[in-house]
Amino acid sequence: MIRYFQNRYAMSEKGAKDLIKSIIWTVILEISFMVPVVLSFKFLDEYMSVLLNNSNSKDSILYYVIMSIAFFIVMFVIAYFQYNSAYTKIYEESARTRISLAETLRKLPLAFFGKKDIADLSSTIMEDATQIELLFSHSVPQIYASILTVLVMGVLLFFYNWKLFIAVFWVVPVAALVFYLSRKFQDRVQSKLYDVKRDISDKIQEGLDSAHEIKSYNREEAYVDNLNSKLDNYEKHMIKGELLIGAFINLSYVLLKLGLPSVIFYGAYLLSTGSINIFTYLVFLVVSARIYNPIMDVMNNFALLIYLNVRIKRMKEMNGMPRQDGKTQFYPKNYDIEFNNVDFSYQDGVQTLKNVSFKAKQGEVTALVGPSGGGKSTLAKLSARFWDIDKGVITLGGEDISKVDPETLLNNYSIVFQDVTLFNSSVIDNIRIGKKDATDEEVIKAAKLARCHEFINTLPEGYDTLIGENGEKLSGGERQRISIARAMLKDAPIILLDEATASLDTENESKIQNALSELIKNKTVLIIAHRMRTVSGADKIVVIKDGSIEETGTPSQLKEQQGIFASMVETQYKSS
Ligand SMILES: Nc1ncnc2c1ncn2[C@@H]1O[C@H](COP(=O)(O)OP(=O)(O)OP(=O)(O)O)[C@@H](O)[C@H]1O
Repeated sequence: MIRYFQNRYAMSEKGAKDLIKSIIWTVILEISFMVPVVLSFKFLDEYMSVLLNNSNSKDSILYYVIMSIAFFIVMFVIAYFQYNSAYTKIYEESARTRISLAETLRKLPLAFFGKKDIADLSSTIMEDATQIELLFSHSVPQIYASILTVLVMGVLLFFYNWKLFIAVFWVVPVAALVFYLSRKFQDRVQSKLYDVKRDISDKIQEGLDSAHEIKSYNREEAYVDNLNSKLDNYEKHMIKGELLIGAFINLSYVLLKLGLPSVIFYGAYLLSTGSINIFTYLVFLVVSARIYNPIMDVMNNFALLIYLNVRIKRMKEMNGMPRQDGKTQFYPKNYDIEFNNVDFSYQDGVQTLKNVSFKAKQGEVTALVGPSGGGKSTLAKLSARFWDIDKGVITLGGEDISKVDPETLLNNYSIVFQDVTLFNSSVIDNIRIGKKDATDEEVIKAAKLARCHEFINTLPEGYDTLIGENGEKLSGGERQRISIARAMLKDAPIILLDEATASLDTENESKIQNALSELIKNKTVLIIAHRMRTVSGADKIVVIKDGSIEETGTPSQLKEQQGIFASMVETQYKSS
């Protein structure tokens, strides 16, 4: 039972146990609501007989008053436990779910966090988890409890009078059948609606991320038109979904309501033939006026359960994403990076890297060159386990990096990529990301080495200046130098550089080249560069084209070979 709930609703063991408790308390509460009706009947029955027999029995009334007070207290206690189990415990479970999702996020491959996925992931953690929390506190225990209550009442009524039991309950399977038939259909509608909604979140996120581009290319109108059409589509699906689900629910309600006239007419008939007495007739009338409410509750909440299914499916999907684990103690004997017959693809069927083998030695600069889209960045990212590969092995100091915890592994890397991410905080904090416990002096030293110090001093508040969302107040070259300063500060044994000096002017570039040559001494350096001047001092060149390695060797060897590298060098010198 606990396992069932765990699997069904992607819950922890504690969460499943709490849910079961909550259901039991809700059943007790529902049944306890019926007790006052029974008590009133009993009271009326006895009181009437007192009146009819003309006997004077005040004790009897006192007895009922005491019973009522006692029962009131019992109901209060039951309601307290029910509330506690349905709300407090469910919120605790919800907190656990969020923590576990966040933990999954921490373990996802780094490169997983593409723009699209961020909107999707944050909506799963915040929105989906909130919806699930609401459904679990308000609806799920209620549904199970209502089903159990109706079952218990059904059994009692069946043994009381089976003929009237049929009059009360014949409508239930008919209404349930309508629901069952519509279920698959509703599932599809909800799934579609959810996809359309995610599509809109992605579009909005994309708009926020590329606001500059949209404005500078005059694409605002096109963007808004596109978003509007997506919103219209959402509205269309929403209305269609609501109308259809509403129609099914109402049809089931109407069918259920036929139960009451059945009891009235059939009961009256049985009464007239003397098969039942007036008391039985009244009991069934009262019960049939009440019993359809929990059944309607179930039906009402059933649509919500379908909605919940879609969200839980998404949650399970996220839990099932490829987590990256590994050992947290990692002391390689050296920092050579080696690729052995590596295959990799971002999507099934599109192979990005094919049978790649090469070695980037410690103390050497290995330059990755080749035509755009050939796979250079992918290769650099794989060397830091941004993704896990499909075939082959990548080693660091002879150890397979797929067996090492990504966070532990990354301690050994300083990465300077083209797309620098800066945070809306001070310059000093942005550089300190390289080494959290660095002193101000260390930060300034790194900034000087990366040729940042001069421009930082010209900012209004120097190192304490806030640099805006993703460093919008800085130029491209300044942003890149900040990211180089971070790498300098981190001073890790492996350096990954992706066109690190691309947006620098010649003067700054040569200054940074000098600083970089200091930084990379005795380190493993993997550099991606389009400009041949940048790689002429490399120890080794690896030429990648269409995901395969075409040439490897020293710059002079490759120039002699007269292959791709030689022609790239020639083309660039001609054009410059
Ligand atoms: N996150 C991703 N998801 C799917 N495909 C990707 C992803 N990143 C890159 N690709 C694809 O993988 C191939 C190699 O891309 P990669 O960025 O590694 O090439 P590159 O040689 O570094 O190119 P460039 O010199 O233009 O930066 C390209 O076809 C690219 O479209």
